[in-house]
Amino acid sequence: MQEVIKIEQLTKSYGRLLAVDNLSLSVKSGTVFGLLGANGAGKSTTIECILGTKKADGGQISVLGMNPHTNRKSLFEKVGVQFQETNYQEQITVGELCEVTACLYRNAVNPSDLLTRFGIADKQKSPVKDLSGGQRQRLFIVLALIPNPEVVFLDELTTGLDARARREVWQILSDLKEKGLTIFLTSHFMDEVEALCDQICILKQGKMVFYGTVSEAIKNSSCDRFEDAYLWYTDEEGKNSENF
Ligand SMILES: Nc1ncnc2c1ncn2[C@@H]1O[C@H](COP(=O)(O)OP(=O)(O)OP(=O)(O)O)[C@@H](O)[C@H]1O
Repeated sequence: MQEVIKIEQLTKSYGRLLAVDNLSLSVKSGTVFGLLGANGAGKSTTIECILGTKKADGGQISVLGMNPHTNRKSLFEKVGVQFQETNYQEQITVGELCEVTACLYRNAVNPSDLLTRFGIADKQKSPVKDLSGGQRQRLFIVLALIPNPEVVFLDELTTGLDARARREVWQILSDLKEKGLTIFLTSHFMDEVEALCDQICILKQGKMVFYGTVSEAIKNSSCDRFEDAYLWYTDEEGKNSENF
């Protein structure tokens, strides 16, 4: 299976704060990879370094065989990104924002189909600012998928979505994975991670404390449930991370 993302010894500091510490991981084509960790663990910083929007202090990053800094234009066409907040004109509607986004890409898919799949087709004429939190979150996933990307980055995937919408998003992503999409996500919901992720990496203060599958995470901990195992790996005393 082809390697879509490869990170070797990534390091990034902000002043004296080491936000990502010597992180290495790889993501295979057509799989879902979950980057987990408490608030401030270094997930967004890692994603921004992978995307080339932040410059790493050290290490190697390759996405679809390309360097995110030097091949930015080629990667732009093949990578989708879900933003938590986007700058857009005050009065822009959902339909207009989707159209503007689609214009940026050569292989863009029809936004109407995506809006229908994500249950917000009836909002096409609504200003984006009038959407509810969950509707906005779904719109941002739609925007990430408009380029028809080979790999998509979804940061805090379903934060703000109701229970049914979460299940629907999981199903859509599973279908897209079956069609070959590679998905790199962050999430604070362990049921979501269990439902979607083939491989996970747990970060604690910028350092990897677990890398493998969900079942391996449970097996290598002293817990029976994944959420308990996750908390065990990320505990504050540091007593469980000595093996990594
Ligand atoms: N631009 C910045 N300048 C200084 N410190 C920063 C900056 N961006 C992030 N940090 C710090 O780096 C650390 C990692 O932050 P990061 O946003 O990567 O964490 P995260 O795992 O994505 O957190 P969350 O789950 O809250 O989104 C945190 O301690 C944060 O305060």
